[in-house]
Amino acid sequence: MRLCRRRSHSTTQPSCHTRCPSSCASALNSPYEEVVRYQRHPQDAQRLIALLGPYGVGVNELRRRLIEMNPNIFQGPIPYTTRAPKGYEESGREYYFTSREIFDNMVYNNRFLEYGEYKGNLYGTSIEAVRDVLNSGKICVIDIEPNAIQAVRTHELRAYVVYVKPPPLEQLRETRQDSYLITNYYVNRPFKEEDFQEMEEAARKIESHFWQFFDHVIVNDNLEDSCVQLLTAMRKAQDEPQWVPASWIRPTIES
Ligand SMILES: Nc1ncnc2c1ncn2[C@@H]1O[C@H](COP(=O)(O)OP(=O)(O)OP(=O)(O)O)[C@@H](O)[C@H]1O
Repeated sequence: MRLCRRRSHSTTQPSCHTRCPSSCASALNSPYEEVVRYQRHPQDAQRLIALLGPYGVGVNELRRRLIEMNPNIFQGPIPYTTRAPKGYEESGREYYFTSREIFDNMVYNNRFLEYGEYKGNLYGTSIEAVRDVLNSGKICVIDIEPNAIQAVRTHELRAYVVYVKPPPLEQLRETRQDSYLITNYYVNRPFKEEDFQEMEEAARKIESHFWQFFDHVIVNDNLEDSCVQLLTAMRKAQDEPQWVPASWIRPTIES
């Protein structure tokens, strides 16, 4: 999905699509939303955790570390793909391998939160795969495009949205000195000054459009500190009362 999204941004052809429920456009355009205080009941499913941020800020690094350090608590959904499995891959483990026909059918039936095309193959995160993780009792952690926020802010998924924000430029340069950026071509390369500028610009745009939907913001300066902050936020999301859209508690047809 990450590479599909990058391609979307580097070409004029959209190759990454997000599900947009009927309430999506109105929620984005409306400055107000009725909210209520919500305390998750221990018997309720865990809330979905959705991480987002500008490219290269560290969303996947944080998500990966969170899951690797606590595999019994956190898990990502298994994505679908139309590409052929590699020798060591098994359907239902790394991916659900499926035909293009079935994938198209799933798109038609609105079963993906996000899907996109990369090098001629389709990739997607299905709502069922997220549901499977939540039903297993684990906390499902996904990374999303900002445009997918409305698709996860639903009565069922009750996403807790964490925005990963870049630190000021000076700290970005300092902390990313030895880090590598994943590019479209499977080649990792050191960060350049223009990457930092682009990250800042993207962050400004995301914040101006979506700030009202963020439940928590992490400034990803020192990586270890950010991991600790993320873990603390995860506990709060599940165990402490949070403001949520009133429609989640009194669901309507649209939610
Ligand atoms: N706080 C940090 N300090 C130093 N390096 C970091 C920090 N956070 C992330 N990185 C490094 O920056 C690089 C990009 O991070 P990551 O791949 O997680 O970005 P991303 O936000 O998921 O973007 P993309 O989806 O485009 O890859 C990785 O090499 C990662 O290890």
